[in-house]
Amino acid sequence: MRLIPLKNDEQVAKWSAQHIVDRINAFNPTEDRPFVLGLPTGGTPLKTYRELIKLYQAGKVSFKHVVTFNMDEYVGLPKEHPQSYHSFMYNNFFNHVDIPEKNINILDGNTPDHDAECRRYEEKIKSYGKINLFMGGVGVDGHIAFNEPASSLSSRTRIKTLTPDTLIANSRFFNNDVSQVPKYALTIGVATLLDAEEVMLLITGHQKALALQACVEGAVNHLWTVSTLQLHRHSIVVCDEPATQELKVKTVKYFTELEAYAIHSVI
Ligand SMILES: N[C@@H]1[C@@H](O)[C@H](O)[C@@H](COP(=O)(O)O)O[C@@H]1O
Repeated sequence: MRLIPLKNDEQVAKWSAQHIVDRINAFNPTEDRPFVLGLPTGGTPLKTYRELIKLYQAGKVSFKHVVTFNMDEYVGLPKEHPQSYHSFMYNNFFNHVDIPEKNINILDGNTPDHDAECRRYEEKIKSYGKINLFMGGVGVDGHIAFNEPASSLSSRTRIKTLTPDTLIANSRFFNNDVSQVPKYALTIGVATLLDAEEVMLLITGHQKALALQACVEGAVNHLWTVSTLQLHRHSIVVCDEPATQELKVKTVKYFTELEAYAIHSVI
C-alpha cells in the first residue's frame, strides 16, 4: 500500500487527478484498447473531478478512449433525480469532458431484475479484461462503494441494504430528511474492487480519521471493508492532514519519508 499524506483536500484533488491523467497517458489508449476507469460519487471526489476537467480543458488528457464503470447507484431513484448517481456523474464530470456516451457504465437502479443487472455489470467489466484504475472514497464507517459493515469480502456486484448510519450520512443530500434516502443500492462488491489493477482511495476530513486508521493500521476485517485494501497489490490512499489524526505519528512519518525516495511499479 502507498499512503500519500498531504496537507489539505485541494492537494488531494490535484494529486489524484494528476495520477489518473498520468495513468491514462502512459497507457496510450485507443478505440480497440481503451483505458478502463472505475469511478465513485460523493463529496470527496468532487474536487478531483474539477481538476480532471481543468486538465482536460488544458489539453493534458482526453477521455475519448476511456471506458468508465461507476461503483454504485441507488435503487428506485429516477435517473433524472438530482441526487441519483447518474445525475451526479453527468453534472460533475461526463458533461464536461470528451468521453463518448457509449463508454459510460452506471448500474441501473430502476431495473425490475436487480440480480440480472448486477450479473450484466460484472460480465461487462470482464469483457474489457479488467478495470485499470478504480478510484474510490470511503464512508465514515469504513465502507467502500456501498459495501456496508459485514459485507462479504469476496462479494460481487449485488443489491445492498443501506445501514442507518449511511442513511443518516447521506440525508445531507436529501434535505436532511432520512426518510427520503433510498434504502437500497446496487453496488460493486469488495472482490470486484480488488480485481482492479490499481485502486486509489481518497480519504479526507477528520470525520474519516477512524476509517483511515482501519484502512492502514487495522486488521483486515469485514466490519471495515476499507481494510481489504491491504490485500491489494497496488493500492494507493491519498489523504489530507485532518484524516490522519487517529494514525500513529510513526505511521505518517514512515509513509511521508517513503514517498520521498520510493520507486513504484504498477506490474
Ligand atoms: N456509496 C458512496 C461511497 O462510494 C462514498 O465513498 C461515501 C462517502 O461519501 P463522501 O465522499 O460524500 O463522504 O458515500 C457513499 O456511501
